[in-house]
Amino acid sequence: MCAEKIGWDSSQLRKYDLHLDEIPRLHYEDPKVDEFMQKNQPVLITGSKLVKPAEEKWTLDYLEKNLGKSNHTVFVSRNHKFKYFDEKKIYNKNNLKGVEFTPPTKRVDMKITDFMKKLREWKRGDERLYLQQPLNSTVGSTIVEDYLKFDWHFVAEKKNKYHWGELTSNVLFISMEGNVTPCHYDEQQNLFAQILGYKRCILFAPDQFECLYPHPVYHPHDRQSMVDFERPDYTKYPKFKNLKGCETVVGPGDVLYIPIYWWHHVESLMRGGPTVTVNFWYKGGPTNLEYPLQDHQKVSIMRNVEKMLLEVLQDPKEVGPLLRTMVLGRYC
Ligand SMILES: CC[C@@H](CC(=O)C(=O)O)C(=O)O
Ligand SMILES: [Zn+2]
Repeated sequence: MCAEKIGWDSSQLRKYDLHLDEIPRLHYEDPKVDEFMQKNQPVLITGSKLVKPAEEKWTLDYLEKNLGKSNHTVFVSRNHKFKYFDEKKIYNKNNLKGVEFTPPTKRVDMKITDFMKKLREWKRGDERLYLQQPLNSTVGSTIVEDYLKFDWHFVAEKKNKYHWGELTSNVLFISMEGNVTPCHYDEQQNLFAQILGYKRCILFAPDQFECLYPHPVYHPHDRQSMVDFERPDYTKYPKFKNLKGCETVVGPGDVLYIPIYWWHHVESLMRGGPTVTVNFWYKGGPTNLEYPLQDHQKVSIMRNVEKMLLEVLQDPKEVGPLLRTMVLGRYC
């Protein structure tokens, strides 16, 4: 990646033992953008006006002044990682035995003024913060005005062309430099619009499932990889060494298409200052079953098998033995 003209350098990237190709960077008017999106493949789209009003105005001061007086969702971590967890699965009364879980981060409600103060006063060793707030009625009218001036024609054209479902949310992310969102997948199509600062996005196709060892579906870390990219345990996760992926660094005005079920690891560049992103999450839309099935459809099938087995077996410890009995010597 040639970086000199875009204000960052490779010393700001965390080091991993990964084989990564470059995600194609194409101007939004280039017809090849659609060739990638049609095939559910990632592409970095440059030059669009999707979030132009935000790109022009959303400095940290502007956001502090205009994000509104309500509380916003902020995650707090003792280190630079913000591994997502599903609170509902921790307290799931569906008598799932033995789910021992200590959340790696805390979710707190915080006023934007308190958040920004902590950001300004942060020093090495302090807890890190990551604001992750859906753009909804809690934000101030000025931000709403900017939001309404996003290029909704651009996203509507993509939604309709690829038969996506409804827009479920736009989440505003305000990250400290160096924060990492570890590798996970979402069950939504995602247009990831960068507004301030630079983020490295490392993506892996759904067929890399067996190299990324996701937590079981019942686990609060469902959809998240169990592998620590910084210290991979190759004994526990031997196929991690075969992992193949692609990456890009998104900067202000860039829009990264993260296809549904594609794994992604996201990091705000070290020493790059705070970053601001807005994503556009869309439901996947109708699935026409053509054979052979696509890899992301197989992931969805595996998820449903896990859910069904947990429903009937109740005890997560019984799922593995039953699957082994069913498969070993018979299907492999
Ligand atoms: C959840 C935070 C992450 C973005 C992401 O995972 C997504 O938009 O799906 C990031 O930017 O750190
Ligand atoms: Zn995600």
